[in-house]
Amino acid sequence: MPIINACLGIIYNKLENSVLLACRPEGKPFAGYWEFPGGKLERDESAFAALIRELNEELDIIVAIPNLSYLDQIEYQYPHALVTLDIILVTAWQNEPQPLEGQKLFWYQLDKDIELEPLLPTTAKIFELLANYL
Ligand SMILES: Nc1nc2c([nH]c(=O)n2[C@H]2C[C@H](O)[C@@H](COP(=O)(O)OP(=O)(O)OP(=O)(O)O)O2)c(=O)[nH]1
Repeated sequence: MPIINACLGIIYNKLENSVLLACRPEGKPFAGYWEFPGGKLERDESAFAALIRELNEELDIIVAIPNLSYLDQIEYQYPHALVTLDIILVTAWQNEPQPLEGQKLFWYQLDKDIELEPLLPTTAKIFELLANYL
């Protein structure tokens, strides 16, 4: 069974108590599902380096290491692969996030009960986990 190592950013607007979600674009597996921005680690790439690269490629934002905190790692078994996800909190960034890959973006307010569907299975799991950190 292949293993995929990926990272994702919890892009947190403390004032609004919201986190940025992205809808997976057409052409990717699970198109239309809401996820946290991020992507696969390249060979020999650290989780922080991968996240900085992915957020720049997908959202045009620039993040610096002092504004990143490593929160946790989760694993999820998909039919085709075991995915490990490094979950990284992003507390400051430069530029307004832009949907550079045609993905929809949504600032999800943590204290409001807004229905957003469908979620990747990991998105629901990560929301539960965030209650410990935010
Ligand atoms: N970005 C992201 N990926 C997630 C989440 N949950 C989850 O299981 N994944 C999985 C899906 C993929 O197997 C992997 C990341 O894949 P991706 O397709 O977004 O990565 P990528 O941009 O590097 O992909 P690619 O187009 O280069 O193939 O992590 C999540 O919340 N965010």
